[in-house]
Amino acid sequence: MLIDLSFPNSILKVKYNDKVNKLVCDRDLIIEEEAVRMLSDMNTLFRDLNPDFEDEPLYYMINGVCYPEHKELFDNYRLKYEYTVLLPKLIGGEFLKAHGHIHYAKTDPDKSIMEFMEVIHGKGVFLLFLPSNKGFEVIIVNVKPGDRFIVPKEYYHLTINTGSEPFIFSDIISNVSGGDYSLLKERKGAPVLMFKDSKGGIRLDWNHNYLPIEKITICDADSIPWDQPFTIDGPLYEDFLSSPDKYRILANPY
Ligand SMILES: O=P(O)(O)OC[C@H]1O[C@H](O)[C@H](O)[C@@H](O)[C@@H]1O
Repeated sequence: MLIDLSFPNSILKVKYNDKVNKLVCDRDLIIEEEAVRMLSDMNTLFRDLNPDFEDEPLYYMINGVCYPEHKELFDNYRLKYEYTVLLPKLIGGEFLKAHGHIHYAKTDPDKSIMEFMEVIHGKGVFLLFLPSNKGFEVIIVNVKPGDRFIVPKEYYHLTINTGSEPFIFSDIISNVSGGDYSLLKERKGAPVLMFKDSKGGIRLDWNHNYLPIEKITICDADSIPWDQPFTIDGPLYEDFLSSPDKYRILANPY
């Protein structure tokens, strides 16, 4: 199937071929990095996975995407545009998810980075969490295509595909952003695990490696409970092209 990754007013016209898991574009397109996360990269994060599982791809990361004529602008702002494609699968009954991480700045590890997210296709959630004074606080954002928001530096974050099609999102992030995966590795995932229940719905299980979980908030992108340095209405790639200065805040570790 060819999935259109463009919005009606997009300049960037790109499709995703989910048979070969590759971007398709009818003109020259820069792609700086393509990576795939395999089940064997994160099998310990799926609680009920059969120990003698067969390895398989979980999601694809396509980073540094732009038309050649926009490369200089992205480089001048020290930013990059990326796609992430999570396949529609259950792993040990759990909805397929990204590993999850928290950012740090490679140029200044004591500081961190925010990331601008844009949901493009499919059904899924962003799961964010952070330590609180009595344990951990969890925020589950139910998202739909066209939702756009910033993930602040304080939050560990990951995405989960709860649908039957690839869950695809884009982001703009600093070129010097690094990901710290250690807490999720040590504690075998996020504080909340998301399973498909017997009626085809979603069941949330606590990850006992995090207890106590002080608070859990479930919301949609229009009611996220953290401050946004700025918001946008149109496609992310094009908004950056038309007003790049407001994106400086994403390039500067804070
Ligand atoms: O880095 P992971 O935890 O495996 O997550 C996979 C992807 O989702 C993150 O939120 C970022 O948007 C992507 O740059 C990243 O590659």
